[in-house]
Amino acid sequence: MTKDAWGRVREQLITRIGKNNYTTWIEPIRLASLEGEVARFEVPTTFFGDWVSRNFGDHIISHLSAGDSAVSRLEFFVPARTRAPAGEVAKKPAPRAVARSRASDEELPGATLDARFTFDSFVVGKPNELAHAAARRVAEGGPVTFNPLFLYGGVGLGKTHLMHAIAHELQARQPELRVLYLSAEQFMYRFVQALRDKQIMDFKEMFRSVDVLMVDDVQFIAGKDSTQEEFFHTFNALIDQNKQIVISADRAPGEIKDLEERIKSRLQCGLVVDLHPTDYELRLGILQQKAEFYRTQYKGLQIAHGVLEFLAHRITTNVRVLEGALTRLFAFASLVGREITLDLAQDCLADILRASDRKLTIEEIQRKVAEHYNVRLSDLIGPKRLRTIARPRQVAMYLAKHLTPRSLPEIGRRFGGRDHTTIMHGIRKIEELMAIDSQLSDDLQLLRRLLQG
Ligand SMILES: Nc1ncnc2c1ncn2[C@@H]1O[C@H](COP(=O)(O)OP(=O)(O)OP(=O)(O)O)[C@@H](O)[C@H]1O
Repeated sequence: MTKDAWGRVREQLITRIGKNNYTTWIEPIRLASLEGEVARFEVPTTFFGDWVSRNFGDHIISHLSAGDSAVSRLEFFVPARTRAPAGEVAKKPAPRAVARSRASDEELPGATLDARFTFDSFVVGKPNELAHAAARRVAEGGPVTFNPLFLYGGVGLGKTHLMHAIAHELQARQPELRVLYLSAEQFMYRFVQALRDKQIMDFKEMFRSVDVLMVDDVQFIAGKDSTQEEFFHTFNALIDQNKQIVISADRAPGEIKDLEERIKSRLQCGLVVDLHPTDYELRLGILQQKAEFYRTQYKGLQIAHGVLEFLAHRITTNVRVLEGALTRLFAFASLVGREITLDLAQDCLADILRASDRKLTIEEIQRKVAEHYNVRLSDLIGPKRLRTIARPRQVAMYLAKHLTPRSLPEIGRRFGGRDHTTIMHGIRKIEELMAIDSQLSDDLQLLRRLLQG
């Protein structure tokens, strides 16, 4: 077997794994060497190599081993020139570079896009429908209707997925657009590097030349004064030029501590949308979609009725954990060659299921109560004493005491640094009112039900 024979193997792989998989995963890799039983491949990113190894490694080995050579191991490496600089690990590395060039072919210093994060693979449900609709609107291009689009929500709820989907869609519709997606951490890294290399003007020019800027996890720059300052100027310059900006964070602009007020107010100028925690239907929808994908990967693997429903019911933390559970389940079942049954799921996922046993946080309670009474989360936590806010606040304090193991001083800290005696007073007030106010006790029942799933 010579390196030339790799060409023949590639052709065989097309029929074996399908054209789509071939184009996405095999075409971009290069056989660098074939020594003894080891074949070494050059890949664009580490993630890419892992994926190819996990999903197509066996096929590659069996095709490479046909004839007179016996390949038993594959190695994947990222050539030095494409490796991300130290300290700049893209949050979700992936096969396609986001940075698209104009005629000049000049590269933008963006993070890589995950090819799997598209609108097609995003499952829409009640908790994320508004965020999805807004993202779709931005992805259509055309006149900017809201700027910036600010997406926020807890861990693993699909913010990055939606941002990548916007970038993919924009690139497909308008390949000439300069779309730059990067994390706030990368923004800071670039900025510091530009300062160090005395290339700050190039930095400014480059960021001001994009058509669409997307910055993920903006809370990262809170408290980092010079980076905030630079971000603010970049932001203003792009808004002034009517260029679209999309930002994500783990909380609403007003709630990001140590973020300058002027930035907060700028971020609030456009459309601020929340990705709510998943509900049962959304989790089931996501599981069904992923299971469909795995069924094609692991041909012949059966999944018993009720397993997905069981997982959707039990794993409520976030979508990343849910996906991880399903991946592990399919891999395990295919290894042991068994159907995926409820028993198998319980055995194989015992640790995940244990960890997912509902642990309610004070923040979840505050969000739910604020939503229920239609008040702002920042007001619920803040100092306002208006009855319309004070009462929901006391309800949230009461629920925090009854539904979490937190102590009164801990609860006080989460309610804007209030003293534990204030919390105690709030809880007592609700206990007294519940006995005479049926509306309030109905509210509490409903909230308990919603929060405890
Ligand atoms: N509605 C959805 N449909 C399909 N997949 C989803 C959905 N929401 C999240 N996911 C998947 O869950 C995983 C985590 O999502 P993502 O990375 O976008 O979360 P995030 O909100 O950016 O979280 P973090 O704050 O941790 O960065 C991804 O693999 C993503 O594809």
